[in-house]
Amino acid sequence: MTAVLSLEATWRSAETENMPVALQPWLLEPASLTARLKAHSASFRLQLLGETAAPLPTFLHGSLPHHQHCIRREVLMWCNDFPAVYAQSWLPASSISQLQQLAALGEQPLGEFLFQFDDVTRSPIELAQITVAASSVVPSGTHWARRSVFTVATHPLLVAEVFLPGVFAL
Ligand SMILES: C=C(O[C@@H]1C=C(C(=O)O)C=C[C@H]1O)C(=O)O
Repeated sequence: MTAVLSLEATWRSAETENMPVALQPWLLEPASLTARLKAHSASFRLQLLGETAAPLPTFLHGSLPHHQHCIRREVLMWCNDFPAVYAQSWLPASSISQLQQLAALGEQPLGEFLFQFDDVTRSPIELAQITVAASSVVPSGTHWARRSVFTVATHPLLVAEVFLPGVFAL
């Protein structure tokens, strides 16, 4: 099964990007994005699109070196019944074997799991623009996205998030 979206794009350090002002607090949020989305909406729903064993794509080898065997988790976060964020996470098999709850998140947000650890660290945020075709389950158009690698103790995982038009209404 292929991913709902390919996030192969030109990723750049967040400092050098000229992002839309309205999106800055979303793209640069250092704490839980799930918590921020919930705080800004009357209703929040996480839709699990898929959790599939998949080899790490070549363009991500630099972000998660030596972690080719992964689970790809894809979710759509709905705020006030509009899709606000699509997230695609790459969970290395070795991280799952150490953090077993990662394999059983289902519709529980990954952010709620990650931010409960005192020893979670995060790499600098990178940004890109992603074009989504009309046939996708995600609203079509060109959307801003961010990605970073979280590390819990010594176990890394990569989270990428695409900000959809619904986020501008929050
Ligand atoms: C990393 C976070 O987790 C969010 C929840 C996700 C999920 O459940 O798969 C994925 C990415 C994030 O948008 C966060 O809340 O900051």
